[in-house]
Amino acid sequence: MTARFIVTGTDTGIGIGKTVFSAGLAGLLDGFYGKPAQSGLDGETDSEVVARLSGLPSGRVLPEVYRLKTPLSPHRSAEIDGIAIEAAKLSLPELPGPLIIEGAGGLMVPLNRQMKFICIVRDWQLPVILCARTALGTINHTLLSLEALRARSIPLLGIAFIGDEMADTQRTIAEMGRVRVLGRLPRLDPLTPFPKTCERPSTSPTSQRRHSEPLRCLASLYPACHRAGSADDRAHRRRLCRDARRQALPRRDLLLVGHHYGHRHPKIVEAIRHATETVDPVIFAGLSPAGRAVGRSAGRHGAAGARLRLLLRQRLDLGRGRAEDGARLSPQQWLPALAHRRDSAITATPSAR
Ligand SMILES: Nc1ncnc2c1ncn2[C@@H]1O[C@H](COP(=O)(O)OP(=O)(O)OP(=O)(O)O)[C@@H](O)[C@H]1O
Ligand SMILES: C[C@H](N)[C@@H](CCCCCC(=O)O)NC(=O)O
Ligand SMILES: [Mg+2]
Repeated sequence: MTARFIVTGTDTGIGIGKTVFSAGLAGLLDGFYGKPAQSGLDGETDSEVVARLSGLPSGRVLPEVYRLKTPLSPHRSAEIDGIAIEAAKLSLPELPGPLIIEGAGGLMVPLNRQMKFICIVRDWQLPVILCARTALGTINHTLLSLEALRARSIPLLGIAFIGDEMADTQRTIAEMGRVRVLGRLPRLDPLTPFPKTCERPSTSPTSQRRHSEPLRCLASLYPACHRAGSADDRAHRRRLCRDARRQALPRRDLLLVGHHYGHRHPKIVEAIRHATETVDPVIFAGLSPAGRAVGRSAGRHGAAGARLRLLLRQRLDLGRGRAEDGARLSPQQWLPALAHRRDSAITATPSAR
């Protein structure tokens, strides 16, 4: 199976540029492009723009599953056309090359009255590239979109900025959003087709200088995209999928060690150790010296260590709010439960659905 990516954005239309970016990326990867639901058929559709700008041979731009006439949110546009958008029809094709899938608008856009685009993205479990403009207002939109992705354990490849350089804005998003920046596509004037890539772009800064400006910006995506298609990342996605399913289970199947179980009293360390051996999954939801002590010692003991490291990795994907929810319980409440009951659970809120 080759790499597949979701290109989404913090918003729609002018100022984001998901379609322009997707054209560059699909061309760069010599891949395929698909827009499952297109709302608005006057003028060029997104697929037609990609066909024009990407330089890809015909046949690499897939037909849209839903072509809706009115340029509105897809759920409304579908209603106007008398069509119901169904999740089952939005399955992903297996193709002989990388596939870029573009969503309509942002993550929370409804596809029908029950289902948002992000629900489909969560089911697909493909790495997301979040396009964010660099102009004023983007910090808020981008951090909110990141929270929504993380709350659902959706794998994120990184952010692609679009627009003129705004150094502090980009840095603030990278730092506060704890997110990898893949690159920045500037405003291209004129907006002409991306240059054809006869060979793969180099990632070395010296060779990159030989690339034209748009290609240079996209070149930084190239290694990240290739890693995302590798076996490692597929295994990571499978784990995320499994963990997301488990988080949705009833409370007693999940232990959440909150960030305030922090002091390293031997009894607390022992209780956490005991719990991690009997309850699976355990999520360390905050910086806990006690949790770290357990993690370190388990790391020296084979299989348990591997499990714990995985769980510690998941900690990074949890939003702060949920860590705090878990931490509302005091050690007095949960220590006795841990000490005496197999499969006891100290609670977390179920993952966002
Ligand atoms: N990098 C860019 N350089 C120049 N113009 C751009 C760039 N990105 C976007 N634009 C302009 O903004 C318009 C909207 O961009 P685009 O269609 O890519 O947005 P979108 O995020 O895909 O919107 P939608 O949610 O409707 O799919 C483009 O038609 C183009 O005129
Ligand atoms: C009409 C737009 N261009 C776009 C749909 C954007 C929906 C935005 C809904 C919203 O957030 O209010 N359609 C599309 O990408 O096919
Ligand atoms: Mg678009």
